[in-house]
This record gives sequence, structure tokens and C-alpha cells, in this order.
Amino acid sequence: MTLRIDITHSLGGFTLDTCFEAGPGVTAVFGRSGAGKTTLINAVAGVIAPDSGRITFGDDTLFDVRTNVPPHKRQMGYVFQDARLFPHMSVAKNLDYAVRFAAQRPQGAQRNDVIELLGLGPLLSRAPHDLSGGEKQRVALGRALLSRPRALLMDEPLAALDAARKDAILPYLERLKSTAPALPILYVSHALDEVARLADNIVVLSQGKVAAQGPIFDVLSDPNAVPLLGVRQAGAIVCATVVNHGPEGLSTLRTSAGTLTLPGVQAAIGSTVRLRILAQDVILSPRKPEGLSTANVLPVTVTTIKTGIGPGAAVGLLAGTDRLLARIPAPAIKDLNIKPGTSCYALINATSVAPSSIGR
Ligand SMILES: Nc1ncnc2c1ncn2[C@@H]1O[C@H](COP(=O)(O)OP(=O)(O)OP(=O)(O)O)[C@@H](O)[C@H]1O
Repeated sequence: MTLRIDITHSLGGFTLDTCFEAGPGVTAVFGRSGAGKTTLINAVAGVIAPDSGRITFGDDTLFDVRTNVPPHKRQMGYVFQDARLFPHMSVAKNLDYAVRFAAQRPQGAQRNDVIELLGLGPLLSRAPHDLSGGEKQRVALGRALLSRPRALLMDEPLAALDAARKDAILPYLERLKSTAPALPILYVSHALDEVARLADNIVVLSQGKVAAQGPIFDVLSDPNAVPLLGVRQAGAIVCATVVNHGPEGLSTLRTSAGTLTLPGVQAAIGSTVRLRILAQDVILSPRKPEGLSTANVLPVTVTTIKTGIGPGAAVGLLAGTDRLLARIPAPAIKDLNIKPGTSCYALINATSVAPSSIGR
């Protein structure tokens, strides 16, 4: 089923004016602080009533000029930045509380499946104050899933966690995606690394408006989206298959354009991973370079060039059937005579792809 959101809402001098759809899978709502992400997700949850517009889920109208379905009747699971567990209840009781309210609902995961999916078994008898931040968020996610939601709304669920805890919980979210592929998940975040690992689609909010939207692979590789995403954060996602793990901690991965050698790849041989390759870590060369310390050289074709974003230019590249994004000094466009259709080589430093940028 698909969530359709077409609303306007004013708060002081701020106006949210958005129109987009979120179907099965993860739709990331990305934007800088104050872009309107929380206002948007609160409207979908039914916590606030927009000034005007319409929110539908499949054939059901959740909000319009005549209708405003209360939050508990929208059948949405909500996970906040802070886990908001009941402090006086054990993990098991927190989960059972959700089951009780879901008893009559037709869809959703069973208790044991959710416990297994999120690795909650060893935590069941513990109290929330004995859990780490990441464990609390796993319980909060379990509780949301056990309410048998028709859609999941996640508002910066990892923002309060440090990098290590974030890395520990991301694989659970990746598993959730594959075990519940039909579940629409609206995932609010201002962290592009999370979004790149999890999202199928992205809606970029800027000052309350949708500034870009579409499949995550398209938007993150679009040079025109670089100013919205931030020049240092911008980078495309490449799909790769793990070929082997070498003795030096370096793994060989096959992409549609050629082979990459990268450190810190945990995935099993034969599995497909997503690699987020930052635009600033891609260097372009008109000829195939030799004798370099990096083995990662892929033949590419220039598709789009975006200048006028400071001293750098963003260059969209086709690498086999994948796309890459490079950020190079603007004068290099002229010096290298780069234009759409130019064939050249992309150099990617082996150590610049962080293990946390590698998703399943
Ligand atoms: N009750 C309110 N009264 C007036 N302005 C508000 C109110 N609530 C939010 N705003 C403003 O609306 C804008 C959007 O806020 P919102 O919380 O939706 O942004 P956000 O993208 O979720 O930000 P963050 O990432 O910092 O949480 C901000 O400019 C905020 O200051």
C-alpha cells in the first residue's frame, strides 16, 4: 500500500508544503535541521492536523477537509529519537503492551518473529534503564512492529546513538526491510550515511518544500542534488558483489564497471552490498593511470556536470550500469576537457569507503 501526502501547514513563519508518495520499502525524509521533517511525520501520525490537504493510505483517507483519523486508529507504528519505553515495565512487558493493543489487527509480525528479528531474546527480563541506547531502540522498534502497523514512521531513530551503537542497530533495520518488504517505512533522518544504507526512495525537504525526490540511487548520484545534500556528504551508491576476503583485511568486490578492493567489508562472499562512495573521494583521469597506490580504477562516462557550487564542480558518471558522482575543482572541467559523453577513468581510494558506508 502507498501513503500519499499532499499537505500544507504553517507554524509561525514556517510553512510546510509537501506532496509525495511513500510505497512499500523505506522512504527516507531527509533535510537539514528545521526543514520540516518532524512536522511532516507528525501530520502523517495524526499528532497534528495540517492546515489543509489530504493524506491517504491505499484507499483510506486519514486526513482531508472532512476527515481526521485519530493517531491510534491510523495503525501506524511510531519510533522516536528517544525510545520512550515504559520505565517500570520489563522489556517483555513493554512488548506485550503493544501486542495487547494489536490483538484484533490482521497483519504484522508475530511476537517470536519480532524477538528473533531484533535479537531481543536475551533482553526480555531486563528493565529499560539497564539497556544501552541501541538496545532501547531495538525494543522500541519491536514494540512498534508488534502493534501490527500498516506503516512504520521512524523519526531520527538513531540520532541519539554514538557511531558504534548506530552501526550495531543498522543491520537489524536492514533485516527488517528484507523480512517485511511490503511495509511502507517513512524514515526521517538528517544523516545521509543511514539513508544511503537503508532507503529505497528519498524525499529531500528544504525549508518545508520537497526539493528533490525519487529512487535513492538516482537522487544521490544527481549532481543537481549536491547543494541540497551538502558537498562533503554527497556521494552515489554502487551495488557490488563480494568476491573474496584477502589476508590483509582487504576484500575484492565486483561492480558492473569493474573490480574494487576495499577494507572492512563484513558481508559474506557472494552477497550483494551497497557502497556509498563520496563524491569528494572520486578523482577523474582522462587516461588509465598506472603505478598508483590504489587499485580502484573504473572506466566511466560523464553524464552531467554541475558548476556554480563554490570552487568545486559535481560530475555525474555512468560506471557500467551503476552511477558515480565526483566532486572535482571547477577549473579541471576545462583543463581535462570534460563534457557529457566524455569517457575517462574514476579513481577511488581504497581506504576512503568506510565500513559504516557499506550496507546490505
Ligand atoms: N510550535 C511551533 N511554533 C512555531 N514554529 C515551529 C513550531 N514547531 C516547529 N516550528 C518551526 O517549524 C520548522 C520545522 O520544524 P521541524 O521540527 O518540523 O523541523 P525538522 O526538520 O524536524 O528539524 P530537526 O531536524 O531540527 O528536528 C522549524 O523552523 C521550527 O522552528
